[in-house]
Amino acid sequence: MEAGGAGEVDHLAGERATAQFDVDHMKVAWAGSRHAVDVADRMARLVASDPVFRKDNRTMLPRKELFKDTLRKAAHAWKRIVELRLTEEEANLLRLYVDQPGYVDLHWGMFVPAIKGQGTEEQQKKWLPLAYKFQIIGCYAQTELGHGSNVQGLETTATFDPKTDEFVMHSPTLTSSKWWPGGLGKASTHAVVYARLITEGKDYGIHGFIVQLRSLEDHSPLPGVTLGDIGGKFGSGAYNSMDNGVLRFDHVRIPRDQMLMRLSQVTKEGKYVHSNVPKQLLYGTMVFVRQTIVADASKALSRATCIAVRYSAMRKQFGPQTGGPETQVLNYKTQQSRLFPLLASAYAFRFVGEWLKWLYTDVTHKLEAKDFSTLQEAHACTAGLKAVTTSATADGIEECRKLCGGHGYLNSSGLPELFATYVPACTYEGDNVVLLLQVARILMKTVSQLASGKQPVGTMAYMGNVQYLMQCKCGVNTAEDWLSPAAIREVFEARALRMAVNCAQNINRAPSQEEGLYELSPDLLEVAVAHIQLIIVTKFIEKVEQDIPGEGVKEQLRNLCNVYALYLVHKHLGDFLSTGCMTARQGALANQQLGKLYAQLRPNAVALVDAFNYTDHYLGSVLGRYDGNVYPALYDEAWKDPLNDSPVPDGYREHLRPLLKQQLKLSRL
Ligand SMILES: CC(C)(COP(=O)(O)OP(=O)(O)OC[C@H]1O[C@@H](n2cnc3c(N)ncnc32)[C@H](O)[C@@H]1OP(=O)(O)O)[C@@H](O)C(=O)NCCC(=O)NCCSC(=O)CCCCCCCCCCCCCCC(=O)O
Ligand SMILES: Cc1cc2nc3c(=O)[nH]c(=O)nc-3n(C[C@H](O)[C@H](O)[C@H](O)COP(=O)(O)OP(=O)(O)OC[C@H]3O[C@@H](n4cnc5c(N)ncnc54)[C@H](O)[C@@H]3O)c2cc1C
Repeated sequence: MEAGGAGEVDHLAGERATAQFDVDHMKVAWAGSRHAVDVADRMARLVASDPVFRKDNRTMLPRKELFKDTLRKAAHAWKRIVELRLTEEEANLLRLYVDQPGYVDLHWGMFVPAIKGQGTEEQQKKWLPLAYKFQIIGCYAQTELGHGSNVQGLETTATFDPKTDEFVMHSPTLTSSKWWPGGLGKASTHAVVYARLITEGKDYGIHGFIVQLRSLEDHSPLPGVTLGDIGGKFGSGAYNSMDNGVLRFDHVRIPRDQMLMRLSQVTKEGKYVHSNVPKQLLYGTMVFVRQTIVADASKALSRATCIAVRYSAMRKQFGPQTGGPETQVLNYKTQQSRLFPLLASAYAFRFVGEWLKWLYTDVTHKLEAKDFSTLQEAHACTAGLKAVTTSATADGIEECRKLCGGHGYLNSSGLPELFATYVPACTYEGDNVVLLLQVARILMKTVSQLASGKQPVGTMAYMGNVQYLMQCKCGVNTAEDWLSPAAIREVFEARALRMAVNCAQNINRAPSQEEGLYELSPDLLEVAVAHIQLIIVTKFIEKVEQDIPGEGVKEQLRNLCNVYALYLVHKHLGDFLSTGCMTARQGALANQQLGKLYAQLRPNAVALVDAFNYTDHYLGSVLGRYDGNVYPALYDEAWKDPLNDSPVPDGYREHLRPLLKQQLKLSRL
């Protein structure tokens, strides 16, 4: 836990003393409210103090033991949730701090939302209470061996049989085997299965069905159902706690009322009826989950930066030529220029995640009132932000590992496992490239409609300012001018719009729209990234413009916001220059200002990661310890490795001894 207990020494106390802001209030700004800080704190401590939730040995467990440990933790967490009568908010946080991927993530994260979003009221009344009490365990079975990104290409069939009023679920080919769903392999009793609906001889495309997979008596697969785990995954510990699974159906029958019928129905006679709603609502669960993944990006990146900042503050290498104490590696400008943009990104993703949650809630209310006008905006924002934040977070965690030097490569640093667990977020819930291409297509459509005078709305409203943004010139003359939110916003808007318009013009020159989209897809990706970065920067600026209590808190957030924006200017300078949004000199001034901002951030760095309020248990890193007492912890940790159980290793007699004896004989010749 945190420092301050009897006998504990805070090795980072000096760092904490230089903070120029009220850390307690920053915790509130980060968490969203005082209430959110208090609940999170209580749940984190509850988990950290419970021996069942220990995870320091996780990377050393063989897969079967790791999976059993996951089952044990999930069951224990549920027991605590029931015993303590935790609220939904508390229960979610408790699960977060248990920090071990498992079937419960998919049960609560996808199975329940799929039924809520696509089930009729009657279906919700039947299935949700069972799911809420864990009388059934569910997963989300969409992806197949042959198709994941292309949802319309799925092959599993659900053929309606009016004679028995049932659907027949079938996997006609090997490639139609469901492949990847988390929780499917060993834990789930039920799944929401996506399959092609066939009735009256006609294929109506992909629909969702609730299917029981395992017996509720003895957990064995039901007749006609083949089930298993798909095998070990990247990294030790990490994602191997999850039973990602394979599923095949051999003509398995389910009652008609297990088709999720909110959006479309099949009557007893086999007639297909589609409600008067956009068919994309079928993708609603994915939109919901993408939104939660953006919020999770800030959690993962803040963990990694917390570890790297604290360790960099205690780690010393080299010293001044004149002698004297060695330098904290955090004082090296190179360390700051690699680490501080990641710290700023963690805050940026936190606030854009908060905004995205608001947008999702707003869109949901509109959909309930049969207003579908914001569906495209919700799709573009969730898909694009999911792609940009997860890619940056995965890269950022790996950078933090390198920032911790050799010790970052040890499992006990927590960073290898964090990376291995996090990196599939770039793939699941939509491959990031596929999602960015979705955003780019919407941007191209918006550009093509500008000529007709159609005003873009929401996050694309800036595109309506086309006359100005296509020719404006950045007014920055000094490094300080880059501190103006208006100047930053304008160059990001101009860059995004000009890239989109250039790309649209190039597509129009192609023999066909389809060919143009295909040939220019690498450029389209960059167009989408520029647009999404604009959203993140804008939402950060808007956050800083709000009333934020606490001494110095607003100033620090403004600093972080400027770091995030100017770092992007520096990183993507090619875009800004080639679109003529700014000059090379202005680019150099941005970089100069960035250096100054890093210097201002330096004395606050440790306090800024303290504001995440993570326990040592949740961080799971000897390098990121709150007290900074890293070396004894690293030393102790090494001795816990099973390889150190005996001074002479297993295998010595068979493989080392004969070798050494042979060398001895040879040397005596
Ligand atoms: C969008 C697609 C790529 C393509 O869709 P289509 O084939 O329909 O074609 P179009 O591109 O032409 O689109 C038509 C039309 O629809 C619009 N559209 C598309 N999508 C949406 C949408 N979502 N909402 C609204 N509108 C949409 C599009 O703009 C077009 O409009 P116009 O006609 O006007 O132009 C689609 O195929 C697709 O989405 N593919 C991606 C597939 C995917 O995402 N699969 C996810 C599978 S589930 C999964 O991966 C689970 C991951 C688990 C995440 C859990 C997180 C919580 C817990 C975290 C920790 C534990 C993690 C555990 C994970 C585990 O192990 O499982
Ligand atoms: C850890 C993990 C957990 C998962 N959990 C679940 C789950 O619970 N339920 C579930 O249903 N699924 C799950 N999945 C599956 C996941 O949703 C898919 O893997 C994901 O949607 C990507 O699809 P794919 O594997 O078919 O990749 P592919 O589409 O085969 O991607 C391969 C490559 O092709 C590229 N590519 C594909 N299409 C295009 C295109 N149109 N244009 C340009 N490039 C393209 C991609 O960018 C990528 O580089 C999980 C996956 C993982 C890794």
